[in-house]
Amino acid sequence: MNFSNELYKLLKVPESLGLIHPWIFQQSLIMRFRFGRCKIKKLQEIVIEKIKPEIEERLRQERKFGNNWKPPVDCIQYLLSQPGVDKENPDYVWISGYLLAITFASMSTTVSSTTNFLLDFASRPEYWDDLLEEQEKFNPNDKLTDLDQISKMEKLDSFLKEALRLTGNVFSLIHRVTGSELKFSNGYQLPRGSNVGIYLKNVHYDDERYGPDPNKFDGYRYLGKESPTSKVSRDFLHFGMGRHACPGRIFAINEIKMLSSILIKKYKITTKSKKRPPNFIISGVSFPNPEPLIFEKRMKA
Ligand code: HEM
Repeated sequence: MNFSNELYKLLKVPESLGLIHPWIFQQSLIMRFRFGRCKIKKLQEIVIEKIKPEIEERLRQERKFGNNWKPPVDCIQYLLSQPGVDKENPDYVWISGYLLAITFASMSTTVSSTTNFLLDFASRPEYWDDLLEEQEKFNPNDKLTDLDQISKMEKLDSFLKEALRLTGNVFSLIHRVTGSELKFSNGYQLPRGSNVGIYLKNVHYDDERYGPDPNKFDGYRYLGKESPTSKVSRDFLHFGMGRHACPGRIFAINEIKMLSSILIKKYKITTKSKKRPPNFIISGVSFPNPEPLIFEKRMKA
């Protein structure tokens, strides 16, 4: 999380600079990374210090046992098996950078999605009894080892998807998509090599898709519609779409549902203000409001 926090600090460059020229915005970000007071390099050094002995040991084992060595199945091993990796002299900066990027992609997203879910749940008492009843049915002893049980929590899933729809990023999914110059029917042009992002609000708050009142929170919007949170579609881009859609989403959703189910059963959860505090938007990225959540232990009946 320290890494994610540091990365988000870098984003605090005024977007208006991009209106003067995208290059100025890009350079301001790079300058902060290179010369600003940012701890990312320090964190990367810590990661290298931790992984170096582990990698050295693995390479030693590989040299000693050859094909008889059974390597662990994990991200470090995946990176070591990439073509071009120099096993005599591994590039620790590259490996640690990759691991940090995966950590960033998987942890900060899951934490903020869970917080958004909890803030929505805590401020909407009209759903409490019904969702608690569902958790008691499918999670009777808090031992959620069966993924089938989790997939049966359809109300929880629908509520989670609605929370993510209304609190996700405003602008995201930036890809360099234009292999050649692109001309739209309305005359707009994109030069070759442009970075293109999607204004997600146009999708997630679209009244043709979510009308007549797309801003309204409807926790059971997706119930019975065969539209689970894990399903990527043109209507729901929280996990992206297409070739680069998030490969970790099913894991993340199960994780969020597991945790939420246990918390809903154990605690009465409220926000301090009893309202849904709004998220903060910085450079198009949505951050949950830091207002405290209050957990009161439920008395056993
Ligand atoms: C609620 C949690 C998560 C959210 C909201 C989320 C969201 C996203 C989004 C929006 C993308 C970009 C898709 C695109 O560029 O079109 C993405 C990509 C990715 N995510 Fe996640 N993610 C989550 C959890 C995870 C987890 C737990 C992992 C790994 C265990 C993970 C691994 C990745 C990877 C490796 C990519 C890059 C895929 C590619 O470029 O082909 N994510 N994620």
